[in-house]
Amino acid sequence: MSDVVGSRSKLKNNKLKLLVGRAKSAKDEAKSVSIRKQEGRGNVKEKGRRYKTDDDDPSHDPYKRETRGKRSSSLGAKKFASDQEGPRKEVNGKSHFGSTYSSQKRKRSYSEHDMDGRNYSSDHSFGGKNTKGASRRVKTVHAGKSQDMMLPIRKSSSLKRSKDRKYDFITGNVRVLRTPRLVYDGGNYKHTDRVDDRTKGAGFSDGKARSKAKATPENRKLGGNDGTSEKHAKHKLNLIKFPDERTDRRQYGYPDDSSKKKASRKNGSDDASVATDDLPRKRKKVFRIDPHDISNKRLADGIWMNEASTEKKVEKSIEVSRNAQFRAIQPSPAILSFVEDNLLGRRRLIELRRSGYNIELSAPLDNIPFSTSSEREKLEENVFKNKLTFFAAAKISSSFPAPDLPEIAFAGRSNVGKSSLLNSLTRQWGVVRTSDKPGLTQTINFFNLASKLCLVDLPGYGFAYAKEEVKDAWEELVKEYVSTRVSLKRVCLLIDTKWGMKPRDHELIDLMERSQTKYQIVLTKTDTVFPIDVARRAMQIQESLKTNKSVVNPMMMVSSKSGAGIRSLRSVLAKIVRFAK
Ligand SMILES: Nc1nc2c(ncn2[C@@H]2O[C@H](COP(=O)(O)OP(=O)(O)OP(=O)(O)O)[C@@H](O)[C@H]2O)c(=O)[nH]1
Ligand SMILES: [Mg+2]
Repeated sequence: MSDVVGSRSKLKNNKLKLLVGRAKSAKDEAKSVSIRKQEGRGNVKEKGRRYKTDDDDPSHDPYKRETRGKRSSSLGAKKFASDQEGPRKEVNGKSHFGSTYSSQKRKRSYSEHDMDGRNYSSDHSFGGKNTKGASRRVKTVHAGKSQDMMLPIRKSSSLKRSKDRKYDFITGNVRVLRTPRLVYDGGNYKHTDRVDDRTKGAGFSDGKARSKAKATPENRKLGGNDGTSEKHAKHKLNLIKFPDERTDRRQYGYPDDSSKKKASRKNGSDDASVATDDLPRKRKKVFRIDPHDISNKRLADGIWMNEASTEKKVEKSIEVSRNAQFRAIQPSPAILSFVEDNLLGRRRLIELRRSGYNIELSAPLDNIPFSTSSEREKLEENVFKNKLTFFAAAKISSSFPAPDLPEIAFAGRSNVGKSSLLNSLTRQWGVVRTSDKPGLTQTINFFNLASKLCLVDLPGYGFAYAKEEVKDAWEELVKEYVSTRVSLKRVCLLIDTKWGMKPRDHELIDLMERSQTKYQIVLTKTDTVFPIDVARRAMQIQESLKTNKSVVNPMMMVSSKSGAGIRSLRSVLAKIVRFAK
């Protein structure tokens, strides 16, 4: 570290000599030529200030500089670069431009070869007008030894460029973090074999030339050389080590670097920033794109999208057709009048109040303001005024209680409202546990009603928050109970008015048909749909069960929440008790 700092300070103290000479434009070139013409006549005074230092003696150092160009900060040393700015200096001496900032006491020297290899001032040597490939001579002192080296410089001295180089102050070498260029070759990108003067000639740590330059006719023309690129590379390397032998980039047949770069950018290739030392070269991933495809979509995505969208469309069309079919149902006048009489369907509370119901009570429509029932019916319904008591639960058929009482079972899908209906029938809220989570009732629960009737709450089937094997066990138990229980007088098969019948419902119906178990359809949650839809659902189910023999009519429609249709259901079930005696 101290070596590095020491080196830097020494560089500041005029120990660094840059070989920078550039003709940025034709104007510069012309000026250079005019200067060369006057070489024999002595000094040429240029417009602008002259800066002179104690080192500004051509005899002292043959390299002078011309400071018209932009900054060059290839080494990342801004101070060095700043020296290159300023007005043109007086040209003195035979073949030199000479100027330095006396204030900074720093000396730079510029020199160049002409196309014939002659040495003349101003560094047109590397690239001529294009100075991106130019080099500069740097004199450093390291470990007491003076060492000169050729460093590449650029026209643009941006930091971006300087990032590509790393100057090792200890070894005196320059590492260029730049990879060989990728060239598109009939579908594939390949690394070119070109010699990058900045990488080859800049003194790598291993000191070896890495690749060979191709001697193109253009190169030969430019360089006026025999075109053996290996030789050039070696020569370049030697220039770094032995800086007295200065050279011209074009002289050795290297094509213009910047123009190559521009061309490669146009072709779409890009440089990968890999140190060219010992690291393996990375290959860029190449995506082949159909030039005629302007959709900007990947093929796989398109297929996936298409499949998904078609599936969705089919599902949607089926759903639409189902809904359309449902809307097309024309309920019979009998069903419509039943719905209206029992205030089934979604109703406004204000409407219920106007009808004489107390909406402050739970299930207000079961709170009869004036009874239209006959005395006999009232007595029969009274059975549901008795206390409901739980007396048995069965997970397996062997746990069933003795079939002493007539039984009415409530079956249906999970969450359809079975347990709630038991509560609303007896108006004893909370005796049977309910939940908005499907699958709460997991055993067959037996409830006694005044030792006259047994109400049975069955576990639901279909979707439930339970393991599949557990649900399968419930279903088997229900099927067994429904098909074999001798005391079972009626199964109330509950169907959600909103969703209608599902395949599992049909399965149970088929079973009951086979076992000749009497069942009655009860539409639940009628308060969730419009009255007309209640009637449509009733009509739809009635139609589908037209040919069934064990089904008991009429179909019941209830709402445990509003209490609508509960009284009618009570009347129907009370008759079972009566006839069972
Ligand atoms: N809106 C409305 N909700 C109801 C009605 N009946 C029941 N519910 C609600 O439906 C949900 C399920 O009721 P449950 O009586 O537990 O249904 P279940 O059929 O016994 O369900 P499982 O025991 O899981 O098979 C509860 O949140 C009830 O509040 C009704 O008539 N209308
Ligand atoms: Mg339940």
